[in-house]
Amino acid sequence: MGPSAALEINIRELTKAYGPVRALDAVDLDIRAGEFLTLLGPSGSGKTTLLMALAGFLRPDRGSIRFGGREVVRLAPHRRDIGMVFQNYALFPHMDVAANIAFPLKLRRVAAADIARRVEAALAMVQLAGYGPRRIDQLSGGQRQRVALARAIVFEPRIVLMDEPLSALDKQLREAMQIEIRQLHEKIGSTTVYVTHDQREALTMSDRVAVVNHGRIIQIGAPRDIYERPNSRFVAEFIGESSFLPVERRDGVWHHGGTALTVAAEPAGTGGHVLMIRPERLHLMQSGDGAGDTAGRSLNRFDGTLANVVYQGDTILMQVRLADGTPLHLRQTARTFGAALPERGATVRLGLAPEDTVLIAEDREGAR
Ligand SMILES: Nc1ncnc2c1ncn2[C@@H]1O[C@H](COP(=O)(O)OP(=O)(O)OP(=O)(O)O)[C@@H](O)[C@H]1O
Repeated sequence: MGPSAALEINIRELTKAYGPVRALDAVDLDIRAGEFLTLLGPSGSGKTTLLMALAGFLRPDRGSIRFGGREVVRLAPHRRDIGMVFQNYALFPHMDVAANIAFPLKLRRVAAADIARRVEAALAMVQLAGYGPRRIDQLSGGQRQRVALARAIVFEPRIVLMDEPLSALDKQLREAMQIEIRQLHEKIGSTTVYVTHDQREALTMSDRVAVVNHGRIIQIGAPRDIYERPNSRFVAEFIGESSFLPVERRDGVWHHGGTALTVAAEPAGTGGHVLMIRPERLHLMQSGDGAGDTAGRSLNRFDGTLANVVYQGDTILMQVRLADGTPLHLRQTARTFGAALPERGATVRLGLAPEDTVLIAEDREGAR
């Protein structure tokens, strides 16, 4: 299937309440044809509810869902032609691998000769060529998940929904499967909606990420936008590590305490702001350093004391306490330091480039 066959999804004012809980709170969302979109959010934020509404297993209280312009909100699940993969595999244990994958084709009354050919092609696509006669209980977790994927895509659905399909797998397999699913998506080109609460998984796999909380979409954007330009403290805290410094604007200049800051861009809106700092963006400056970094840029500087140094293999995490007591995290690749790590209690100076300053509204949007 080429991307041209994929369908756009348009969601308007989708609402579902369970008593006082708004699982979906008037959600508007447009998913492009052929896009890999991930719904990311904490437990109970409404991700599964939204996916179930797309699949047709859940009738919303109100709102509209269109697939390629066609209203489907009242359409039964089997008439939506969606491929689905859920976390607990739900393969048929009494059938072999080939029969599991053939199942959606039989439902659609595909001719037997075609079924055999398409099952083989789907198996090859998920790197399980030759596994057709195996029983499900003779497969590893990762292989079962691949069978579930093959079954979801064998009938060339124009929309694929996946709900935490990798959560039962160990870390290594999960990371390998993330790349595989992404590559499979590029081959088959269907519009894919993926649910996870794992932020790294979302950043790894997606064209765009929709951050969900309390039944609402807090921010939607490419992984890099979401990580580097979070629109709220909630998103900044949920994705990646960050420290927050209190700041105030005096005489047209942002300050942290007595220190004037050079910022790359003024934040939108008024009200209280904080300076968000990603730990890997901070430079540990040496005592002989001037005001700039190696590229000669002038850096914002912060002085403090090392409260803790944690060796974590690939990186070293340093917990710094600024003079006013504000904690700040700094992360550097371990090889930066050679044999000697900086010692706890040492006085340190940290540098932050203006383009790495992100001012975000203090209001805890979505965190209510
Ligand atoms: N059948 C139900 N009856 C009552 N409340 C429900 C029901 N299904 C979901 N909820 C509530 O709706 C909200 C959203 O649930 P949902 O399962 O969509 O969250 P989620 O983001 O998928 O969470 P998780 O990551 O834990 O799976 C939660 O507060 C949940 O308790």
